[in-house]
Amino acid sequence: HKYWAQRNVPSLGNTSIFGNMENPLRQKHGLRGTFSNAYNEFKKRGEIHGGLYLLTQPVYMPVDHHLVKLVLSADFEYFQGHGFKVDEQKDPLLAHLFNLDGEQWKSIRTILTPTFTSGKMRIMFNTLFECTQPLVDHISDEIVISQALNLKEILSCFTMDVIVSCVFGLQSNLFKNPDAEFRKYGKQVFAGSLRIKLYTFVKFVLPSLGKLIHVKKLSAELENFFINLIRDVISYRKHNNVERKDFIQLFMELEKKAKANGRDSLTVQQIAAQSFIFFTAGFETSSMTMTFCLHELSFNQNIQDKLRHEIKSTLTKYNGELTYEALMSMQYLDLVIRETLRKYPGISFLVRGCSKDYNVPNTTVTIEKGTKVYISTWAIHRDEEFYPDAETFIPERFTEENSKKRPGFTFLPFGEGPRICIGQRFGLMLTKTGIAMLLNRFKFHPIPDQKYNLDFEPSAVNITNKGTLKLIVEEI
Ligand code: HEM
Repeated sequence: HKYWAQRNVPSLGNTSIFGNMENPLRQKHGLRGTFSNAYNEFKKRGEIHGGLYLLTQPVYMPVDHHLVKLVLSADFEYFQGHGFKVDEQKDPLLAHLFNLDGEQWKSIRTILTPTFTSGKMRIMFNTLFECTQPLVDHISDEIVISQALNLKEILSCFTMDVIVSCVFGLQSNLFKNPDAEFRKYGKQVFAGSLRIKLYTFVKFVLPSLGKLIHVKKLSAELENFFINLIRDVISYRKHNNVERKDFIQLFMELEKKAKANGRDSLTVQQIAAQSFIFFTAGFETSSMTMTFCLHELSFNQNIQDKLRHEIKSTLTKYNGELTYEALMSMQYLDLVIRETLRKYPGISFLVRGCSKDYNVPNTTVTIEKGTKVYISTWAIHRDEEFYPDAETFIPERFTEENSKKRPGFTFLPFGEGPRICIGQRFGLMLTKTGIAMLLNRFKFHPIPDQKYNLDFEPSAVNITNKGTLKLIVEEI
């Protein structure tokens, strides 16, 4: 715990045997709290950056937004990757975009980028939209029995239906078939099982242990399920000349183009790995964004009414139909979703691995190759300098005029720079569609005793509240 002092980098006092972390066995705020406290402390002291310790691992934190910009964008060549190593042979499904580095990352990112253009999103919109009817029907049926509904659970079923349909080209129909295999495997990845907790701990906190023992994140059963599924879907479509507006179709078109140009295309295993990250990166982030949005709207009835007014008047303009164009024209909806992502960024921090020694400009500090760099999205989004009255939900913060008043790199729900979330357009389209369809049909209120300030799962990297999230739902 002398590493940073020896390098003239400000650090925090009070290090314990856990470094600056809470006791991992009794944590209340997890890494979200660790990074957010560090940011607030460095900022209070007027520091542009600081160093902290995860157990004994020294990690670096830029605080000043100019430095954040250098790390994420301008000096990207020093901070290209997320700093995770994967062994493709041992963990085939983990060799996906998020985990890849260097040339391998660049080549897959270049191949995948054309699948997320606004033109491709427009094509996929109908496939997504088909999943909204079961959602609305389910809620209509359920409120006859009880008006207090667990929206967190309902929106997770909806999001999984959308992702399974748009990414894997299948219908999971979780409202009718709650025990579908996707749900079972989804729970293995997201539900904070011991395996996932251990994996997360080793990846973020004890990477040196990860070099000695191989901690497997995914069970062999889950790996086989996803790889065989992709193989079967592709083979079925090829043999039966089936075309569908989804990512599998886009992957198959990429393969055709690559063959025509004599280039290598993605293997089935590579497609399965990319589909798997779309599933994991897109699922909880999108479903929790909708859940938190409804939570805020239920406590802010004036904002809910204003948004509903925009949705209904837009639908009238488009003959009662929610089209891609109608959705994209809803400006207030855009502000509401952005404000939701400010207060509840899907992931509370960004991570980069330093790939070669980096001299922090205008200082004598060198960040050594191999050092992990953490940026606290959570704390930046609650920094009163950029977001006065930060705990209050104010969508107008994101009007064009108000956004221009803030410096760049202070709104980071999707990350920034070349490694910005590739699925951003899809995630926004999905969350906006869900919210628009729900507000058009239902009113939402908090259940009695519901606290406005939520408690969050400490061990999760994604932001998710503890337990359920129930709201009173009333059909209009
Ligand atoms: C509201 C929804 C979403 C949020 C808040 C979100 C957030 C993020 C964040 C913070 C990152 C890390 C960026 C960085 O390191 O700078 C990321 C990366 C990524 N996201 Fe998303 N995401 C969302 C939806 C999606 C969806 C729907 C997909 C896929 C269909 C997706 C696929 C990915 C992938 C593949 C990466 C890794 C990109 C790379 O390293 O090149 N995300 N996302």
